[in-house]
Amino acid sequence: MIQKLEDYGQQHLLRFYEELGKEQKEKLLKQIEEIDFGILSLVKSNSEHKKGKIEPIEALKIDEIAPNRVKYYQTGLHTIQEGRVACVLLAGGQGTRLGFDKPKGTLNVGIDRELYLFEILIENLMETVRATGGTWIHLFVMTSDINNDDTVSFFEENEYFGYNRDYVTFFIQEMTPAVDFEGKIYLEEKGKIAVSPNGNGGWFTSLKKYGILDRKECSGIEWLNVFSVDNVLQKMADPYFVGATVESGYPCGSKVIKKAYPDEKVGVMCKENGKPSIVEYYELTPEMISEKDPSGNPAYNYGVILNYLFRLKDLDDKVNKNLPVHIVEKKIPYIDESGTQVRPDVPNGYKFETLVLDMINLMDDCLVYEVVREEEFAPIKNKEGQDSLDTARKMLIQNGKNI
Ligand SMILES: CC(=O)N[C@H]1[C@@H](OP(=O)(O)OP(=O)(O)OC[C@H]2O[C@@H](n3ccc(=O)[nH]c3=O)[C@H](O)[C@@H]2O)O[C@H](CO)[C@@H](O)[C@@H]1O
Repeated sequence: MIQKLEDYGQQHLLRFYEELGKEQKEKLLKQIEEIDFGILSLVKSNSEHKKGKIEPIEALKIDEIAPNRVKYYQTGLHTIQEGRVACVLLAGGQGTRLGFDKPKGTLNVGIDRELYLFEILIENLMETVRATGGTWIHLFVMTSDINNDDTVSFFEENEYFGYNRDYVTFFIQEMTPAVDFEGKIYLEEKGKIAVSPNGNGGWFTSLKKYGILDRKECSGIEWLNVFSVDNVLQKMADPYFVGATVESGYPCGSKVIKKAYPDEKVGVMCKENGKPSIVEYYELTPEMISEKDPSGNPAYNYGVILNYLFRLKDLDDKVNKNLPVHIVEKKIPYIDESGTQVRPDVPNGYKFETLVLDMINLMDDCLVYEVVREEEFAPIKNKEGQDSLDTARKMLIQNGKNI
């Protein structure tokens, strides 16, 4: 192990080793053993994935969807009734911007009654279950080491909000180390490496690792609907979207909305080297933000709401190890050489993440499916202002929900 640490210039991780108790020592060594040190070379070589040629893309627009709604609905419902669609809820994130240190899904959104984010999602999924006449849909919930126990016990305490628990499976995503700007891994405590969830692109490999899709009762699944935890209007296994994607013959689909303002924090749908692709908001260039189409409207105006449908066999063929790794600047709490705790106010290093949105460009094509923002997108990201609990509550009320 010492050799391994020397090879990667990380000997400092054992700086406090002799001060540790037996159990702490073992834990630290286990952490070191599990770390994928190969990822660290990305910092030194600055070899972060570079995008190809980016161009605007057209969507299947709301008014183009309208004449085919009945057809899409029937195809979608039929596909779901046959057990060919499962849902993947991405709930491994940390909710840092919201300043809420429990799992985001346990946030109470109600005003006159208790109504939790997880509960809203389950209620929305139940709508589809009812529409199918009672076909339960598998729901796979991705958590992380940080929030798994709290998430599972929350579902248990609330009796799965009336959902059939046999159809709910939790799985834990992997963690990656946090490093300083030189690529040296931070210690969070004397015997603990600073790690964080490996980004929401980790879902497919973690799902596979758990063998969930290999279970007999999952053998009919052909499509996976992947979505985020924080959108109170999130529609899951939406028959219209499922039907439109199946009918399109494409291996995946992505729900998009028209962006509300140029710097809205949503990934932007575009073409990369001629194929559908998404540029995450923090990687948008000023040119992409300001570019106009021939009629003077923003050229890159379709934002993703993080609701994707993937055909399983294409994921199997294409994803594996091909996802690019994003190096993201973050504020990382750590202990310095003297063993003192430091909580930085400004970014002091990098975390490594893979992103679900990068899976779109790995697929051969994608249905870009426009939805009505007011009916499908009300995320809770911030404490106040835009995309906050307040704005989400307003949108729920506007949609006739009793909260
Ligand atoms: C990378 C990504 O998809 N970004 C999307 C995300 O931005 P946003 O910045 O909100 O992305 P977040 O990192 O907060 O995470 C989105 C979702 O992924 C989950 N998560 C995140 C990190 C992780 O390691 N594990 C994990 O499960 C979170 O719990 C959440 O459900 O939502 C926006 C819509 O609201 C989209 O326009 C963005 O393109």
